[in-house]
Amino acid sequence: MLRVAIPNKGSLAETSAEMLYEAGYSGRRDPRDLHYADDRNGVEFFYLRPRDIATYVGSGALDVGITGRDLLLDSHSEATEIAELSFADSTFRFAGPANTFSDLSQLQGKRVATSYPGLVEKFLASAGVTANLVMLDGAVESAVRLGVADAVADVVSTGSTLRQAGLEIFGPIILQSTAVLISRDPSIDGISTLLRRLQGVLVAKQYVLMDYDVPATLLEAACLVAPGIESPTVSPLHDPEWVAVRVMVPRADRNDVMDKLYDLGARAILVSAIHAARL
Ligand SMILES: Nc1ncnc2c1ncn2[C@@H]1O[C@H](COP(=O)(O)OP(=O)(O)OP(=O)(O)O)[C@@H](O)[C@H]1O
Ligand SMILES: O=P(O)(O)OC[C@H]1O[C@H](OP(=O)(O)OP(=O)(O)O)[C@H](O)[C@@H]1O
Ligand SMILES: [Mg+2]
Repeated sequence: MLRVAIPNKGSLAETSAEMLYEAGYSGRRDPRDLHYADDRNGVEFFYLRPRDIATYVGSGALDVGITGRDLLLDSHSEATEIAELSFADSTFRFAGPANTFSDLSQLQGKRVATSYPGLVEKFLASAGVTANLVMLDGAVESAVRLGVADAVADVVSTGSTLRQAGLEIFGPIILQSTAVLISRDPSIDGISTLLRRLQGVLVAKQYVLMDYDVPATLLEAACLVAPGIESPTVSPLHDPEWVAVRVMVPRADRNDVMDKLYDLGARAILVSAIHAARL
């Protein structure tokens, strides 16, 4: 059985479970269960704190896991990233009271609160800055107001937590993070199937199918607007002067592509969802 670590709580947990479900795996029914065996798919799931997943997978105790890139890099794990899963996107930034810091070098000798000391230490060392790290478990943004730190280094998504705490980001981006699949040995039996299934879910989320009819004389121009992944499928229509085309289009571009195809002369442009895919 392939032994898979998945987040039991926090920002990564719900989407991880949803992606695995979409990929055809079954999972725990009780949110307090820490282990579930999906015998039909030959996979065992271990529900763990996201921060600990790099440790379990890096030690080889578990074969593969889902965690955040920031958590992986904060750990001293031997696991490496084998795929981006494109959710829980965030940036990791320094922030301080408004109009106080403008440059990283101003952190020299200052107290910086964070839950990611490994990540921050490495970044500051590479910039030649020595600061005193204050290790906190969470709600790091409150550390400045409460007087235990001069600045923070934390996960930023919308920025609203920082704003509410009266903080402003400064200095370079420490890291762009996203959910990732990690392993110490990607050649382990079963990982490639899991990866292909998860990639199928990503394709289904990120692409739509577009069908349209176009005069045969405009086919080449239409294929330039929407070239698809390999090449569009072209089928004859009863009217020999027209053809039907089917092509995959990035979901985010679908309206723009429909407008361009319509302006070009395509008609009956239809968009439908992809439920599963293997590319
Ligand atoms: N607001 C957010 N938006 C997007 N991603 C986030 C957000 N907060 C945390 N993450 C990401 O989730 C992962 C953190 O896992 P963690 O368990 O700390 O989640 P959490 O949501 O902060 O949970 P907790 O409730 O324990 O604080 C990291 O990869 C981090 O970048
Ligand atoms: O930029 P925003 O959209 O406001 O999101 C960022 C905040 O979300 C996370 O906090 P979480 O809710 O996980 O609490 P925590 O600080 O206790 O981990 C993260 O640690 C930031 O504090
Ligand atoms: Mg958190």
